[in-house]
Amino acid sequence: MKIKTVDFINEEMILIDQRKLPVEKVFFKTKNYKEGIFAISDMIVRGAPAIGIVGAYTVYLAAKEFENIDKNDFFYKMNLACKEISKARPTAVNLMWAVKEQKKIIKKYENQDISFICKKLLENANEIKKEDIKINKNIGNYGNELIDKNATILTHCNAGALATAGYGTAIGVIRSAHLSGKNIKVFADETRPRLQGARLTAFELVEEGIPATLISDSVAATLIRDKKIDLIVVGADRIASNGDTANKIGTYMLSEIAKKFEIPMYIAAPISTIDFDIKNGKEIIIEERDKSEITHIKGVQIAPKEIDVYNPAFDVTPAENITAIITEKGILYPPFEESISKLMKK
Ligand SMILES: CSC[C@@H](O)[C@@H](O)C(=O)COP(=O)(O)O
Repeated sequence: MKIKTVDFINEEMILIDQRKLPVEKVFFKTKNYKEGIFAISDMIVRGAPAIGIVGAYTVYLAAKEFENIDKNDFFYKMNLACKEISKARPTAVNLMWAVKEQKKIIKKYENQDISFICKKLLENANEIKKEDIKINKNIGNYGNELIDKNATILTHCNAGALATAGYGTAIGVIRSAHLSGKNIKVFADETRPRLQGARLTAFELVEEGIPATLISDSVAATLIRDKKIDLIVVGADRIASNGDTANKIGTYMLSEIAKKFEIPMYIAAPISTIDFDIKNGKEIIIEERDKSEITHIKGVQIAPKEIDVYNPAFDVTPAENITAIITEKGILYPPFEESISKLMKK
């Protein structure tokens, strides 16, 4: 993709404002860690790996802000800042993972000057970003093995370059299949209520020249029943040790339809999306977002103000509905308890 999701130049974090794409290409720039948190919580940046990367840079911005204070105060304030950053969004484990990686750096260099710790935090954030692109390309290559040369693929939400440092996970698989010369076609769900499919996935597919059709979410079942879809590939926000997977709301419904009509349901995600600390999906915190995401479209009210709204941003697809999980280290098949625990030992 031509536009970079996250950049860090001259002490400044630069994000393409994903709330405004594809109509406006506006950049959000900040040197301030509270604004880094805002960028994540307000979804200027979104997508599990991308918010991990921004989380890592935000830890660095916090450290820079506290660079000139007493060392004990620095550790105290950094501890609070890391907690705050981890909580910017609750479901995608990549955010907590990236903050933990930065905390390891603080611990490792605790006896050094604060300026040295800051330098190491920036290096580590840059490394997490660089590594993410390699990871996505590996996911793409493994996933491509599962795609027939004339496949029609359904995807939900945006698990593309915009949700990562570049290339994408689920869209990475699609991109790899396309770039390898396969004659694939894609159906992209618009993905209510934030429309990541319509605004972001459609934008990426058009830019890459991949034949794609945008549909409203409720069309998917009809297409699958009518044998117009060969497989589904989506990303993930958190995968439990047994393979239960949290992803954008609507993924679970797709997985049930995929099971009923016997088409493969693939999850494409980096290993940093696996939460080895939780046994199953019941332990995943599902973010609930503001009611205005449902009652309003682009700021225009469409529902009565008085109506109660339930607006979970994610759902959990049970492991039994998942055909395989595509990671950068290979494809995991059920039983996922076994394949995931083997991966942990690698
Ligand atoms: C590679 S991104 C995978 C997931 O993070 C993606 O599918 C998703 O659900 C994103 O949700 P969002 O609310 O836009 O952050």
